[in-house]
Amino acid sequence: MKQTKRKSGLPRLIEIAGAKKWWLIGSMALAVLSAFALFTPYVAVYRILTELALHADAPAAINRDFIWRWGFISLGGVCAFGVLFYISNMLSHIAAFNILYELRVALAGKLARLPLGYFDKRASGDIKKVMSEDVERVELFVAHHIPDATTAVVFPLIILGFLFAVDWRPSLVILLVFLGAVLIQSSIYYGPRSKAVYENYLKSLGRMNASIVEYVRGIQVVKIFSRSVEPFERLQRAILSYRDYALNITRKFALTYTGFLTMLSSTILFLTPVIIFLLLKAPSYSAFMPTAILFLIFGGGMFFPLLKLMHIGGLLKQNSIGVGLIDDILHKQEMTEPEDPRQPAGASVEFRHVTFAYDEETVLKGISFLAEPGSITALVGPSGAGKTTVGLLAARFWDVNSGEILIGGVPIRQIRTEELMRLVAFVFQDNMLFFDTIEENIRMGNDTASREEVMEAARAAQCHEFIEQLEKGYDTLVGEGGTYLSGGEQQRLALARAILKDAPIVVLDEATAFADPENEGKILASFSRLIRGKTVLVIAHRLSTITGADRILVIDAGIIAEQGRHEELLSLEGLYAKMWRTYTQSRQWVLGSMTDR
Ligand SMILES: Nc1ncnc2c1ncn2[C@@H]1O[C@H](COP(=O)(O)OP(=O)(O)OP(=O)(O)O)[C@@H](O)[C@H]1O
Repeated sequence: MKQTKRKSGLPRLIEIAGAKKWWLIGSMALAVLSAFALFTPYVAVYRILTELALHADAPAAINRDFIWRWGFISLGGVCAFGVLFYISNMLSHIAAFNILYELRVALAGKLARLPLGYFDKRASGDIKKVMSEDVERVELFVAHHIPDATTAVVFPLIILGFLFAVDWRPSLVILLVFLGAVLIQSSIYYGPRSKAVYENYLKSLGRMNASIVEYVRGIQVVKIFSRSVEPFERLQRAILSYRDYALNITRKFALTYTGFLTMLSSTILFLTPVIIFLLLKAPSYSAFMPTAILFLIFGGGMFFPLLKLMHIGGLLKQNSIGVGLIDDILHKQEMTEPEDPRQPAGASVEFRHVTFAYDEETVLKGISFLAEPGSITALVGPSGAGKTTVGLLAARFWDVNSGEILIGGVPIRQIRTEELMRLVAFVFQDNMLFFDTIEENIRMGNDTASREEVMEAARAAQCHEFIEQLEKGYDTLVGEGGTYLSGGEQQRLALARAILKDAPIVVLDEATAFADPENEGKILASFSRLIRGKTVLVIAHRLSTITGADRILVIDAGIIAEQGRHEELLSLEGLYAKMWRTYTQSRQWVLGSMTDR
C-alpha cells in the first residue's frame, strides 16, 4: 500500500484539532500577548527609574504624572496578563478536549472497521493503552504545555528585543553568551557519538523492561521448577547493563549540561565589565544608571524560562511517540464491507487455493477443501501448522492474500459482516465472559432469546445445574470482578452461548472442549448437541475424538499434506498414521505409568 508522508509533533496535533485548530492557534497567540503584558511592569520600572535618575539632583522636577501613568500601565499590564492567560488556557483546554474527542471517536470508528483477527490479547492491550494513556497525554500536552512553551519562547525574546532597543552593546554580549550555551547544549543532541550513546541507553532500557516483564510473568514456572537462579541472573545482567549505560550517559551529558548551565549563569560575569566600561564612558553617570540596573537584572536570568522549554521538548517527544502509536492504528488497513452484498445459499464452507500471511511469512499455502453442510471437517497437524488460522479465515478474521473462501457458494468478501457473524459460531480458547449476569452472557448468542430459551441452552450445555446452585442463579454477575467460575464452567457457558446462537456453521477448538477432565463427559454431551446438523470445522488435538469425522485435513507447514477419513489416512502410512501411533502410544504410556504407581 502506498504510504503518504505522515505529519508528526505539533503540526500533527494542529491537524487532529481539525475545525478547532483555531482555538489552539488562538491560545498560542494569546499566550504571546500575555507574555507582552507580563513584561509591561518591567518597562514601567525602567521608565520610572530613568525619570528618577534624570532628576536625581533636583527631585522637585520629577514628572509625577509620568510616574503615575507608568504605575497604572504596569497595573494594567498585570491585569491584562491575568485575563489573557486565563482565556489562553480556556482555549487550549477546549482545543485539547476536542482533540481528545476527535481521537477517541476516530479510533473507535476505526476499530469497528478493522479485521476481527486484529483483536487478539496483545493487540487489545495495546489498543487499551493507546486509547486511554496516549490519548490522555495529548490532552495534558495541548492544554497545559503548549501555552507554557509559547510563553517560555516569547518572554526571553521580548526581553532581548527590548534590551537591544535600549542599548545594543550589552545586549550583544548577552546574545553571544546565550549562543555559546546553546552550542554546548546542542552538542548533546546532535553530536554523532551522542546519538549512539543515547540510542544504546534507550535499547538497554527496553531490554531491562522486557526482562522484568518476562521474569514476573514466568515467576510461577520458575518457582515450580526451582530454576530461580538462572532467570534471576538474566534479569540482573539486564539491570546491570542498564545501570552502566545510564552511568555512561550521565557522565557524558552531565558535563555538557553543567557547561550549558554555567554558561547561562555566567552572563553577568561577561556583562558587568562591559556595563562598567559603558558607565565610565557615558556622558551622564546618573542617566546611564537605570540602563545598567536593567541589564544587570535581566542579564543574569532572562534565559532561564528556556530550561522549562527543554523539559517541554522532552514531553513533546514522548507525546509524538504516543500520537505515532495512535496514527499506527488509524492507518491500519480496514476490512471492506461489500457494496453489493449477496446472501449465501446454504452453509457449505469452501477454501479455494487460499494463501495467507500474517506478516512476511506465508502461513497458508494454497489450501483448498470443501466442507459440505452438516459435515464434520477436522483439522489436525503439528503445532504452528496453521489449523487455527484456517478456522479464523473461515469467518473472515483476516482477508486472504490470494485465493477465495466461499460460504454457501458466495465469496465471504461479498457477505455483510453482520450476516457472516450470524452464520458462524466460535468456541475458542479465550471464552470471553463479560462483566454481566450469567443470563446476559449466554444471551449474547441471541439477544432476542427469552429467559426460557436461555435456560434451555444452559441445560443443553450441561450448565443449568451449577447455575441453579449459585445464590443468585442466572442473575449472578460473572466476568472480571464477578463471581469466580472454574475453567470448565466458563467453557460450558461459552458452549451454551454458541448453542443459543444456533449458527449453521461452527468453528470449534477441541482443546477448549476437553480441557477440563472433570467436566469432560458433560462437555462432550453439550459439544455433540452444539454440532448436531451443523457444518463443523474442528481444530483437533486428541485424535481419538475425530475418528468419526467426515473428513480429516492433515495440515503441515501451511499445506494440506493428506486428507480423507480416519481409516483411509491410516492406510496411507504417512504423517497422519505417524501422528496416530504417537498419540495412541502416549495414551498407553500415561495409563501404564499411572497404574504402575
Ligand atoms: N496473530 C498472529 N500474528 C502473526 N503470526 C501469527 C498470528 N497467529 C498465528 N501466527 C503464526 O501463524 C502460524 C500458524 O499458527 P496457527 O495458530 O494457525 O497454528 P496451529 O496449527 O493452530 O497451532 P497450534 O496447534 O499450536 O494452536 C504460526 O507460525 C504462528 O506463529
